[in-house]
Amino acid sequence: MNIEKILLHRLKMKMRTPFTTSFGTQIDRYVTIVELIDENGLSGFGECVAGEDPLYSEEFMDAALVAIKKYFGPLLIQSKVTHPKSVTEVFKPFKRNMMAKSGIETAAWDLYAKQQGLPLYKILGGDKTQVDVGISLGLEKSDELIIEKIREKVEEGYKRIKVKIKPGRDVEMIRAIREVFPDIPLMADANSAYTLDDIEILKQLDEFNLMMIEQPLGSTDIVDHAKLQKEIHTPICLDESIDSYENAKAAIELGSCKIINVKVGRVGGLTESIKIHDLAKENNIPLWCGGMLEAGVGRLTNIAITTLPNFILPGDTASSSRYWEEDIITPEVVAENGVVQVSDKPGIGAEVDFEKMKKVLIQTDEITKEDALDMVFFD
Ligand SMILES: O=C(O)CCC(=O)C1=CC=C[C@@H](O)[C@@H]1C(=O)O
Ligand SMILES: [Mg+2]
Repeated sequence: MNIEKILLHRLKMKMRTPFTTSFGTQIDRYVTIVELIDENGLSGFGECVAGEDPLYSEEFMDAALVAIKKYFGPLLIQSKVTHPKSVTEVFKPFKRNMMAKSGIETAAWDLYAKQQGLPLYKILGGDKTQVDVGISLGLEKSDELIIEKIREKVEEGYKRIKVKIKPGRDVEMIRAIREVFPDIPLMADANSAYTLDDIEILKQLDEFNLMMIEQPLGSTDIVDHAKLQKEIHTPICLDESIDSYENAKAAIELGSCKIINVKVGRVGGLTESIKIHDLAKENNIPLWCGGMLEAGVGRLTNIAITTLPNFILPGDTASSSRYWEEDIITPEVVAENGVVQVSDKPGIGAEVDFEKMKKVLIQTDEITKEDALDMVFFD
């Protein structure tokens, strides 16, 4: 793919509204955009979705940046790969660091698609020209406030509403929501806030006809989730626990979930996402694409993977304007009546707008071919 240079654009973007989960509140989103530049000056873009702090998983942005600069960037330049599907293999000797790997692996897919003059979704094997989207709403201080937010988003046409829950803000909050909206497609995400000791609370949620409950138990667990799924009717969807094809396979075999939320960053990139997609399809496990509060680049990558056939349920690829006053891409992602049109332009399907990006840029780091070729990894 002839990569000459890698730029890491570090951004600080202010969220339009703070986003609260069982583990904390996000006000500013630190984003890293990975830009791979080839010998003809063509650029491919990927987004590293690690959080500022290791709260969702063990990864965090400062560490991901070091990992890209010290290992994955130079390795990719040295590797001389001809197709992005080989990038995961190149990175394999270095363990985990999925979000760091994904930031650069997704950029390689975008660059390759642009080199071929084709849209990324077609290169990935997708065939949808539009995708259904839902919305993920953070915890609010009162039931009235969350009900008001849901009303607004239902009116905007989102095809599925996800609310966050945590101990003390669960059964009664969902009951209050269901009294006002008895029929909307509704789901709850606990971000690992419960244990099997809370089984009676989790059983009570069966009353509310939820589409699924996402990651109720430990963030790396699949064993207790299998026990829980036997005790509740609501389908369990795993998020945090699925970080590879191997543990997706183990979770399916154990019966730990009936649905999987695929996050491209969490599983190390698009190649691993496709492997999980194919496995889930064979096993009749429906998928949806989760979000990590991405800026436009990550959002477009998510839309591309959602065009694969087993992404059956609406994803978290809401409009750019749900998150940002101004996104860094032109045109921005727009969901109309809960549907996003998939762009047919080469690569991710929109331009990174450097004028807009400049307004939120903290710093750009560079990895040159010369520096990369000087580095020795395996003696
Ligand atoms: O809209 C989105 O991008 C999804 C937001 C969302 O639900 C999440 C973002 C980041 C970390 C988690 O809290 C989380 C999730 O668990 O799905
Ligand atoms: Mg989740």
